[in-house]
Amino acid sequence: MAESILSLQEAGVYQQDNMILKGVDLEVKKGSFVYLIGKTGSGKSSLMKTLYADLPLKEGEGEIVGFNLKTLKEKDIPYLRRKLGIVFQDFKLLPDRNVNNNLRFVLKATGWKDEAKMDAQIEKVLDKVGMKTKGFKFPHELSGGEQQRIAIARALLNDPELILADEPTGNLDPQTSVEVMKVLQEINQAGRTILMATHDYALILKYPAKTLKCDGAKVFEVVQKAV
Ligand SMILES: Nc1ncnc2c1ncn2[C@@H]1O[C@H](COP(=O)(O)OP(=O)(O)OP(=O)(O)O)[C@@H](O)[C@H]1O
Repeated sequence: MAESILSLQEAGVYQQDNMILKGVDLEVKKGSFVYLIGKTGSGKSSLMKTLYADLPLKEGEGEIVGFNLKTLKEKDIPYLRRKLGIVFQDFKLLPDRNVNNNLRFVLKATGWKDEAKMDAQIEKVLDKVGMKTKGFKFPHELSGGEQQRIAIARALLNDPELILADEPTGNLDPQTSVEVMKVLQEINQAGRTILMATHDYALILKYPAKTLKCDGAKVFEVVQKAV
């Protein structure tokens, strides 16, 4: 049986003192692709934030890529984040520098020093998302789908074991969403684990996978109906 890469037991998710989700039990196995669905405001982003330690785990137990979320210290957060690839709905590329320098900025911030190794890694991740020729473009010169591919490339820079994608297709049209989804599927098939929050039921039907739902302050697995 595959090893677990993420597990929560009886976890509480809080925004300040407000309880958003309670009694969360979930497990994500290494190499799997898992969706997180739920209405606006149901707590998907808050759960994701708890997983990358933007919100503290105040209640219950949690382990992610070998880190204990309950006992995690502030100083350990950068090390946890290096083992995660995080992708957001709004890309979050730095507008004042080109793609190569967006990626170089992250490498430097995470301790890379050798210029040749950085160049090679940048080329490798851009190639993975089909954007090898776009390194000299500035974010505003790229379409939304292209910007999201770059954001995915950025998430791959430190060879993360687990990718947390929070509505990565939320700002994209249906066709571009499918293209970005294909990139995520390829990354998953190459062995990385992906947890993706989404509103996009068309994508779930097209690419079925284990699906967790946030509803009524709880998280539970839903069984997809065959169509
Ligand atoms: N920074 C914050 N401070 C206080 N409350 C917050 C904060 N961010 C979100 N919330 C509250 O937490 C609840 C869950 O929000 P969250 O963003 O996790 O939902 P979501 O399922 O990701 O929604 P969406 O699909 O719209 O992104 C909402 O009631 C929201 O008002």
